[in-house]
Amino acid sequence: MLKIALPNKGSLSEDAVRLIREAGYNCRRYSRELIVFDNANGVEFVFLRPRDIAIYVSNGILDMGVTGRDLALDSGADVVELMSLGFGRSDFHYAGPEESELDPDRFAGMRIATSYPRLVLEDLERRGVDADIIRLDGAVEISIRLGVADVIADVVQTGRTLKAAGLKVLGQPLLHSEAILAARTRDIGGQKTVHTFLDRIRGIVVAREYVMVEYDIPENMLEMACVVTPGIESPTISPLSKKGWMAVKSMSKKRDVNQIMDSLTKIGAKGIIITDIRTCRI
Ligand SMILES: Nc1ncnc2c1ncn2[C@@H]1O[C@H](COP(=O)(O)OP(=O)(O)OP(=O)(O)O)[C@@H](O)[C@H]1O
Ligand SMILES: O=P(O)(O)OC[C@H]1O[C@H](OP(=O)(O)OP(=O)(O)O)[C@H](O)[C@@H]1O
Ligand SMILES: [Mg+2]
Repeated sequence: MLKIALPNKGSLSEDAVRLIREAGYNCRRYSRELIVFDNANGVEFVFLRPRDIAIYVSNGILDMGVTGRDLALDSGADVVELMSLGFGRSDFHYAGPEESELDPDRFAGMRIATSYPRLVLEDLERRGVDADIIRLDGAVEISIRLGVADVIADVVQTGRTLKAAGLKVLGQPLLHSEAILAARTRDIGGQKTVHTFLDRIRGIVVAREYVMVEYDIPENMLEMACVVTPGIESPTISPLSKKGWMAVKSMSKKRDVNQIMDSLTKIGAKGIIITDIRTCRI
């Protein structure tokens, strides 16, 4: 059986379970079960602390796991990123009091509180800065006000927690993080269940980035329309019963969809319809 680790709690947990379910696997947990078997698909899901997942995967105890890029790097475990999963996006930043003019290159001798000591140590080594790292489990933002640290290094998403604590980011992000699918090596074997799992997950992750764009266009504008919506391979084109008009169907990046609609409208497209894609194989 394929053994897959999923976060048992925290920011990544709900989205990870949603992804796996959308991919057609049964990982429903009743109460606080740590292991859930999906016998029909030959997969065993093991629910672990997200911070520990890369360690189990690197030891070969589990085949793959969903964790955060930041957590995997901080664990020091030897794993590779098979896929980024598009949720749990955050930046890892140094931060200090709003009024401070501190620069990470001049942190020497300071106390830096963080839940990610290895990430910070590696960054300080790169900068050639010798500082004290204070390892805390969470609520790191409060540590400066409580007098435990001079600066912090923590996950920043909206920046609301920093602002509420009267802090601001210092310097550039150390890391852009998101949820990833981690494995011991890129070549994780020829088992059919592995390939099916990867294809299904990729199908959902890619589908979430795209929309289906459909519209009608005068025949003489078709060439221009195909430049606006080139699709993945090429757009599907079919004639309308109304003479001189064509229908076009094409996958497009979700983030571009409003610009695409503006451009299509400008060249005379009618009946533009955008729909979500649930899953795909491309
Ligand atoms: N507010 C956030 N937005 C997006 N991702 C986040 C956020 N906070 C943490 N993460 C990401 O979640 C992962 C950390 O998960 P973990 O469960 O250890 O901590 P947590 O989400 O802070 O949960 P808890 O604090 O309840 O233990 C990391 O990959 C981190 O980048
Ligand atoms: O930029 P924001 O949108 O405010 O999000 C970032 C905050 O979210 C996480 O904290 P969490 O709520 O998990 O608490 P914790 O510090 O105890 O881990 C993270 O550790 C930051 O503190
Ligand atoms: Mg947290």
